[in-house]
Amino acid sequence: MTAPLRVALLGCGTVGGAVLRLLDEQAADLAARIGRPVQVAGVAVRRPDRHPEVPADLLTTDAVGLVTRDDVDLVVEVIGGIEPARSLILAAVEAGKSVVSANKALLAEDGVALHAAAAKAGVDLYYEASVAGAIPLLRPLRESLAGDQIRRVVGIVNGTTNYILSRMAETGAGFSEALAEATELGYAEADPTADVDGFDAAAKAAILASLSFHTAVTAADVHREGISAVSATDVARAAEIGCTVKLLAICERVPGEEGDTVAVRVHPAMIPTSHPLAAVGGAFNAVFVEAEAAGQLMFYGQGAGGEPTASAVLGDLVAVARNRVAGAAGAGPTAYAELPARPIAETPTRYHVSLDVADVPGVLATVATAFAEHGVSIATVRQDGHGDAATLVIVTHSAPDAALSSTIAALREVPAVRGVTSVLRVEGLS
Ligand SMILES: NC(=O)C1=CN([C@@H]2O[C@H](COP(=O)(O)OP(=O)(O)OC[C@H]3O[C@@H](n4cnc5c(N)ncnc54)[C@H](OP(=O)(O)O)[C@@H]3O)[C@@H](O)[C@H]2O)C=CC1
Ligand SMILES: N[C@@H](CC=O)C(=O)O
Ligand code: NA
Repeated sequence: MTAPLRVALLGCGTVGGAVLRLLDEQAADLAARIGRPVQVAGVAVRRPDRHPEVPADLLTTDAVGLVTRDDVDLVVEVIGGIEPARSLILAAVEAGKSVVSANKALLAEDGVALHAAAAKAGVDLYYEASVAGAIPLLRPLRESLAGDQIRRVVGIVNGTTNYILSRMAETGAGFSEALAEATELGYAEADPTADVDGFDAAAKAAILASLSFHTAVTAADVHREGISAVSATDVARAAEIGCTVKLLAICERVPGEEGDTVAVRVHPAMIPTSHPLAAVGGAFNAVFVEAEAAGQLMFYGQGAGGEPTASAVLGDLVAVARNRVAGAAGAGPTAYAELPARPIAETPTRYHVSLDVADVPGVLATVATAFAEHGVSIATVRQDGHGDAATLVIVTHSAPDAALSSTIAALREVPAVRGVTSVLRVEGLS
C-alpha cells in the first residue's frame, strides 16, 4: 500500500478544528486526489485538556518537536500571531517540510524571509487561507495572472468588520453587540482589535499588494484606519447620500515620471449602494482586481469562519501534497521589485465631512473659504436644522489626504464651527 503523507497540525481552534474534521470526513476523496492517503501525525496545542475531540495520542504541546519529526511530511500552521508561528514555520522548512499557513499577520510582516527560507530548502509555502478565507485569490494572483500587469486591487477583506457594519446598517445593531456576534461565530481574531482597528485588513492588503505588484509590501507600509470611530450617525448619513459604509482595502500601482510607486491603504469609506461591494454583507468578502490585459475580475465568497477557511487550507494542502508526490522542488525564489510606497498624504480621495455649526449669517461662506484655501473643492453642501445650531454636510471632489487634513485643522479654529462630527472617505462616486 502507498505510504501515507503525514501532516502535523499546529493549532486546533476555529480553523484547525475544522481542518481536522474535514481531513477525517474527506479522507477517501483526498487520498484519491493526491494519490496517497493523508494521515494526521500530531496536533500541537497550548491546552490539551481543552481538546477532547482530538485523539489523546495525537495531542502535544511540543510543537517544535512535532514539526521536526522524521515521520512528518507537511506542516499546517493555524496558531496565528508572530511567535511561535514564525520559528515553527522556519524550523519546519529547514527540516525539509512544506508548509501551509493561514497566518496573514506573519506573512505580512515577514513574507520575504519566509519565502527565501522555503526556496532555499526547496519546499512549498502556501497561504491561500490568509486572505479572504475560502476565496481562491492568492493562487490566481500568483499563477493565473502571472503573465499580466495588475494595476489595482480593491476589496472587502475583513469578515468581522463587514459583519459589524452590515448589522449596524441593516438592523441598527450597536457596535459592541455586533462584534460579540462576530466573535461567537468564529470570525474575529484571537484579539478582535486586530479586526476592528484594521490591522487584519492591513496585513491582507500587504499580502495582496506584494503578490499583485511583485514587490515587498509589509503591513507597516499600509495606511490603516479601523472602524471604531464609525458611528450609527455615519451609517445614517451614508444612507442619506445613497451610500453604505464599508472597510476597504485598496492597493494601487501608481505610474510616475520617476518610476512607479505603490499606494496601499485600509480605511472605512462610503460607497454608493449601487456599487457591487455595497451588496457584500455579513462575513462575506469580495475583491476586484484590475489588470491591463484581463480587465476587471471579481472574487467573492466567505472570508472568515472555520469551515470556509479550512476549505482554503485543504486546497493548499492538496496542492503541496501533489507537488511532493510529483517530486517537485518548491516554487523557487521569488524576485521582488523594490517599488517605493506613496505616502497617504499624497493619495487623493473624496470626503464626506459633517460639521456642527452655529447657524449665523456667513457661516457657509467661512466654511467654504477654509476648503478653498487648502485646495479642496466642494461638490455638494447640505444644511440640516436651523436656529441656534445646524449641521453642514459637505461632500468634496477628490483631494490629497494632506489637503483635507489641513482643511479640517483650519475648520477647528473657526469660532462658528462647534465641532467636526465626522470625516469619512467616499469611494466609487462618479
Ligand atoms: N477564524 C477565522 O475565520 C480565520 C482565521 N485565520 C487565521 O487562522 C489562524 C488561526 O485562527 P483561529 O483558528 O481563528 O484561532 P484560534 O484562536 O481559534 O485557535 C488557535 C489555536 O492555536 C493554538 N495555539 C496557540 N498558541 C499556541 C502555541 N504556542 N503552541 C501550540 N498551539 C498554540 C491554540 O491552542 P488552545 O486551543 O489549546 O488554546 C488554538 O488551538 C490565525 O492565523 C488566523 O488569523 C484566517 C482566516 C480566517
Ligand atoms: N478575523 C478575520 C478572519 C479571516 O481572515 C476576518 O474577520 O476576516
Ligand atoms: Na483565500
